[in-house]
Amino acid sequence: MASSTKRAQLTKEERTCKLTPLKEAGWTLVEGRDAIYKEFIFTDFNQAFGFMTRVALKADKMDHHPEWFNVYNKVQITLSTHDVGGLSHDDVTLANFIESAAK
Ligand SMILES: C[C@H](O)[C@H](O)[C@H]1CNC2=NC(N)=NC(=O)C2=N1
Repeated sequence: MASSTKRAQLTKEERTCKLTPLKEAGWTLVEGRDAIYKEFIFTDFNQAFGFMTRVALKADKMDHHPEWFNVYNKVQITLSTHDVGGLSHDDVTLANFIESAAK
């Protein structure tokens, strides 16, 4: 079933091929849970909030929402799939979108 595949936890092989490019882009594995994290710094709040708005619209379309924290020009993002208790394809898709939205 497509929906259960989508929410399935990443396999070992998928972790290697899907997470490696994200780690190279600055994402790190969170200690103590199956999640990824990255901090983004923008020039000011306007840039940071514009970025957050683009991510929010995509996240809601995907029904897959980030855990995030913003102060002024800083946005800290943690991604994990609560429904499966760990990383899924949705986290990879959203992380890749976030990378393009931050540019
Ligand atoms: C009911 C709703 O579809 C689910 O709770 C969605 C909403 N957004 C979500 N976001 C994230 N990050 N993980 C989820 O498992 C998740 N599930």
